[in-house]
Amino acid sequence: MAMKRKLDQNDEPSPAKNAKATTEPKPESAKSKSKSKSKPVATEAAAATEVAASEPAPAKAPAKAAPAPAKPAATFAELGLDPRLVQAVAKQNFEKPTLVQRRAIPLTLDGQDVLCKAKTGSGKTAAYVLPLLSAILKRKSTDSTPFTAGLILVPTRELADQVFKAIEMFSVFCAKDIHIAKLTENVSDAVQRSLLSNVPDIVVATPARAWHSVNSEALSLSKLQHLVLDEADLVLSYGYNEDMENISRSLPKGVQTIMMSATLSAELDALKGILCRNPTLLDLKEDLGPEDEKLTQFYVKCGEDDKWLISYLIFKLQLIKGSCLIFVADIDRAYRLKLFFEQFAIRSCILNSELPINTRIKVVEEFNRGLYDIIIASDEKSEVFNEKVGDKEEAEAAKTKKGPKDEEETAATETDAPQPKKKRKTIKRDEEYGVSRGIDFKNVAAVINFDLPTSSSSYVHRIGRTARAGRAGIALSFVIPKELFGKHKPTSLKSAENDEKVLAKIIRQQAKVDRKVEPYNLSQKQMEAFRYRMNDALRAVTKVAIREARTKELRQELLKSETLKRYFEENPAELSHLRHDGELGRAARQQAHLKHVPEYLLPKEGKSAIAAGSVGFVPFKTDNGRKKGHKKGGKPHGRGGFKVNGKKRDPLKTFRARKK
Ligand SMILES: Nc1ncnc2c1ncn2[C@@H]1O[C@H](COP(=O)(O)OP(=O)(O)OP(=O)(O)O)[C@@H](O)[C@H]1O
Repeated sequence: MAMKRKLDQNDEPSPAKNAKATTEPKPESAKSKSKSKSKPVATEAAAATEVAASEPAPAKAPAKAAPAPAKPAATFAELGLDPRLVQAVAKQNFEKPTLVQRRAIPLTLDGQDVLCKAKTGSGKTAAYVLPLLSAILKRKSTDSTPFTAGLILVPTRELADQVFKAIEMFSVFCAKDIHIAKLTENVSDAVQRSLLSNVPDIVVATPARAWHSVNSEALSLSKLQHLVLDEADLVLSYGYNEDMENISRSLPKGVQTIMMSATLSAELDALKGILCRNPTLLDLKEDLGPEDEKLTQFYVKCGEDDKWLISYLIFKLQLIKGSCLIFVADIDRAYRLKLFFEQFAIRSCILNSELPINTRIKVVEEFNRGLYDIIIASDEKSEVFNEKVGDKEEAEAAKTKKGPKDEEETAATETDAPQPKKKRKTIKRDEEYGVSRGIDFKNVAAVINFDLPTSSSSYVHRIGRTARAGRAGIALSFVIPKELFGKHKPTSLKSAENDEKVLAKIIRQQAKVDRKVEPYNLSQKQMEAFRYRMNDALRAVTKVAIREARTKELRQELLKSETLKRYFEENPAELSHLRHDGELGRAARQQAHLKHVPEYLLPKEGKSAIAAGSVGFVPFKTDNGRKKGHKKGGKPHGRGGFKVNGKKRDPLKTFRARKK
């Protein structure tokens, strides 16, 4: 990317910086440079390491590493935030600031440019939203001139929605003083203009939407004070170049820039000098002992068809308990897995770029409310991202995988009929879709890489959907050994040819942060008894069935999101029934006998004999500390049922499902 906007040291300091210098107490970081060995928060047991980037920022100002504060703030109140924000944080039951919040908030309040790398789920959103709000509130207390002071750029619409909600949440006690706008919908210029006409203090947008608004003069950045790039490496990479270039040219001098990500790439190093003045680098590593590590990572080396067998066993025998997020390589594969699961009465729902944005957001919300247990997500965004920024080897692997012909071939069984190709092309994918980046799935017990991603950074973001905010979680990845690649044509996936190389990278990268990725041993012998059932189910899920399921769901969702939107807003339970009712099941041949596991198939020692290790059980707790599916002092009621009109309902077992 060749962005032209360069700031030199003569740039005026941002207003936030001025304000800081005059009225706020000096942040802890500035008071002392000596390192403390104290561990302020027991759960975090955190120690920060600051690493200066190899490249200096342009124009004489070298990038600087942030000194570790001698006495880090232990509470939100000590961070110097507006009291109304501290109150809002307390309302969220955030007891203490996380490491990234303790380190980034004082720097941001001080008006500094910050480049921050902190692990997934560590609370980066609050780390930039809170000081941003605080600075705006402070300025508005003396100067009420309306202008857009903050622009938050995110790579996907899902993330924009999430950040927007986070700002609403944190500004709950100062809502009348803070106006926010989210620019992600494909709305007409007129609607957009009216959205921006009351001059929001903060705009959350994808780069494309932000530039569109600036270009059409609906949004003015002439007085902008703070620019935030969440998932900065992605925002500054593929697909956004032109928009970012244009936006950077529209920025006034002295804008404070905050960049956040769990993975900072070489691109970011190069670009930080263009958007930042003299950035402070925060490379934060939660220094946990092995006993504190809440994420357990496993891989299974297996044949191509074994993935399906093991997944069937894991979910049918509930070897992993709690909510799961399954990542697959593409949309067809997601529907294939869903239909395969339906053969065994295992309910799941789908997330992909074809679904309308409202549906996607709703799926995440419902999952977070515990309405269902399994999401199958096609991680298209990160795959494309890898093509652009990954190393050559990875890029090639991803490209090979993307070939439409291969996609066709791998998604079909030998019994499939020829397919009309026209329809496929008419389905529009959302370029601004993404689930592995930044989305705050709550209480995910396990992330399963059904298809291994093609890069280690994509792996980091995917597994980062579990073990968030100090919770426990497991990540399980299927890896196809080279010698088994291409041996089961119907389920073969091109990118899997490089699985072992990618795994080696992942293991190396995780070792750098003191994490292990260990083999997950399954008893091959015990699994064999289930193989014929797996094959039966796989055969039923033909290419025709996949295609039908895909278009059917799309049609349904479009119908819901447009005509019936208001009705379903008033009757959310009905929507959930419709969506997760196994309606796709009609697409594939149904085989009633597969829905149950006969006793004789199970090993004498019980289902635990299949999973050799102790990985099988992931205790899963809800926010209030109770195990999911357990009433307080009562009996468990299965898969997380919920109450509708006083009656317990399981969204995954509705009248339609029972009819089968
Ligand atoms: N101080 C805190 N105390 C308790 N929970 C917190 C705190 N800060 C953030 N959280 C919660 O932690 C979760 C993860 O936060 P957030 O989404 O900001 O992480 P992130 O670092 O941006 O992750 P990612 O890299 O995946 O984008 C959220 O559910 C958030 O509400």
